[in-house]
Amino acid sequence: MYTTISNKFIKAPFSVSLISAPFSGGQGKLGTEYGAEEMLKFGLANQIEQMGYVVNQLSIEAPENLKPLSEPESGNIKNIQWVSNVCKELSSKVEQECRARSLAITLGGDHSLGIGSLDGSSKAYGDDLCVLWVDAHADINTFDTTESGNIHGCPVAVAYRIEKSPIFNWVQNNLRKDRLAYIGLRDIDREEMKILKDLNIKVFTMYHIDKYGISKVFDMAMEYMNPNLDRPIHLSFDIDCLDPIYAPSTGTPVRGGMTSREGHFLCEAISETGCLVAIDLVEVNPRIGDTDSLSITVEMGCSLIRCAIGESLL
Ligand SMILES: NC(=[NH2+])NCCC[C@H](N)C(=O)O
Ligand SMILES: [Mn+2]
Ligand SMILES: [Mn+2]
Repeated sequence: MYTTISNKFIKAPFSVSLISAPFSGGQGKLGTEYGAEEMLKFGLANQIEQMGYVVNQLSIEAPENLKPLSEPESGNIKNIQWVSNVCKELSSKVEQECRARSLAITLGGDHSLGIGSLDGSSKAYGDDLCVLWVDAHADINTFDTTESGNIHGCPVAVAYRIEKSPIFNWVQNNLRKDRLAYIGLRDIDREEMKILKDLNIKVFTMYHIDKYGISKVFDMAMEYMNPNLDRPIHLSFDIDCLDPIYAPSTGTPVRGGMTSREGHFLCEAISETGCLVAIDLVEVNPRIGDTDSLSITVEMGCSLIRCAIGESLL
């Protein structure tokens, strides 16, 4: 049992809300919908309780029940109405937990869920909210620029209203692009590159991690968006930010990623700020790879979450 976990925004008794979001409609591979279930089966809730937190376990309404009878015409964009419905549902759950000043952890599911979780946390915390998007990918395609048509490649554009599709009109928040930073990028589409540059968004790629080290990169990100460490932070963690050696069971792996220690360090450093209010742990796909790959990836996800809420800090 850990004594006090200090956090500027979460009120004692320190509570964590584990929100299962078993959804894979934001991309084409089945299996991501089992990510949350596998992390829970591995004992995540109990592990967090052992750390001294009060754990609330909840789930979004089953995505199957949120599936529209038919999808509107939307070019190559897949499941646009379904993704919208599921994200709207997630947004309200995350907002509710954040308003109760519990730390909201979304267990995905694919990264399209980021539309809902960011909308929810930002509705609760307002424009102070800072977002760290830790990923191999920028996920900032608009519905015009996406080549795959998978919305898990578009959540940042939708959440920040760069993509203004009327289907997502319920996304009304005060997210600020100058309080967003990426860490770990190494697979950016050409059109995404243009968006990142045009909007002057803060990006730390693998190059920066190699050049400065992860510790300095984290400090630079904080200096940029949260210099006095007095603003709430939402960590959106795509497991594919790690090198596939450390997280093989994921749908869009990219070689040359962060090491296990770099990922853990990042989570520890965030925990140390005392500002973390929400986490997304997404893109774990238990159906990819053999049972070894599965357990490596699931254990990794759980371990990162525990570190982000203070496991390895004294
Ligand atoms: N959340 C993810 N794993 N996203 C991968 C996105 C890949 C590619 N950029 C796309 O738009 O389709
Ligand atoms: Mn990714
Ligand atoms: Mn992603």
